[in-house]
Amino acid sequence: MSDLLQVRHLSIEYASPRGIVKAVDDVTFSIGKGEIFGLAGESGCGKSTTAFGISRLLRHPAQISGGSVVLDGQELTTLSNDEFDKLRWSKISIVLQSAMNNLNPVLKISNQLIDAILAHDPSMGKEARQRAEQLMKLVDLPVDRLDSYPHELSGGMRQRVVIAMALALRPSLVIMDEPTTALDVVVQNGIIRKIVELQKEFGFSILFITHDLPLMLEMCGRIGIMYAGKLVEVASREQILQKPRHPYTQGLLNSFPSLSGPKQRLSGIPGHTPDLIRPPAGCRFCPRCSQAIQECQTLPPPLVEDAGGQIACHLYSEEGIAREQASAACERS
Ligand SMILES: Nc1ncnc2c1ncn2[C@@H]1O[C@H](COP(=O)(O)OP(=O)(O)OP(=O)(O)O)[C@@H](O)[C@H]1O
Repeated sequence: MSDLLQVRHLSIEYASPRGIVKAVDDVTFSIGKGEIFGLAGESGCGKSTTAFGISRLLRHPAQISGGSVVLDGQELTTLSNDEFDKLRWSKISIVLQSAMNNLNPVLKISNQLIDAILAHDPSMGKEARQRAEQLMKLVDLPVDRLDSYPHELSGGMRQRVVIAMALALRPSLVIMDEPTTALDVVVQNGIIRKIVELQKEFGFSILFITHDLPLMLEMCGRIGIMYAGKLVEVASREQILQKPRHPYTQGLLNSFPSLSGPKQRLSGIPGHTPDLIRPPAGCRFCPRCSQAIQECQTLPPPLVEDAGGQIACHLYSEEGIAREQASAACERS
């Protein structure tokens, strides 16, 4: 699968009265064409900031302090706002948690969909209304709801409108940041099924962000796990389910009940996420890690690529593996 999106060494900071918040620190990952890639991690680990950085939605006091974002061969971080606006909706679109953040409350749905279509293709004229009707059908909404205002629709219907808008210009990448979190479970299931169906039909890539790890494991082919602004592991769904490597990934999985298999006590992760203004000198997860070794306290582990994906943990460095083997041999003798 060839890459659609390449995020390389992306760093994003917020200036705050207490100091610089290193919200996203040297994050590297890629998303293939037609792939659903998930970004998971505890609240505050930098998932939304990463998504906003990619889609040029960061607002003051946030700024990209380093790295690059390449979409379909084009560097995004150096584009002017006007140049980026030409790509918005047509190449990259975003669905946020609350539909009200995507929709204008004083405009009818028809105007919002038609405006989005005409902004990129003014030549469509009256055909834009037909296109808006097709989009409503695509997300299983009655066409007459085009003439409603956002507040006249249920939360689930509004989120379907936002998905229709996001797909209006057939973008190659759709970022979904907690697209169903505000909805009840039944409505959430319907919308997730629709997203997967549309993705299969049109083949766009998705960067899917959620707190809900079980949902992510159902939807995404590959998953990146973030901790305190760092990407600590990237692996396939199967690998994460069967052999999670990073101690944080293991802890995260143990924090959710499994729907299948025997009942297990949830262990969770003791302690708190670190202050991102003064993060720990070594591995940011070290103070909470039951498997930490000496280097973890002083050396930040680099994110390295290997057969299992990407991992940032001293336990998986060549020295770490050799040391583990040596101490196991010592214990045996
Ligand atoms: N305007 C701001 N000023 C200072 N720090 C901020 C600001 N917005 C976010 N942050 C910090 O940046 C870090 C990353 O936040 P972000 O919202 O990206 O995390 P997240 O993983 O998406 O969290 P959640 O799952 O709760 O949405 C957090 O520590 C947060 O406190």
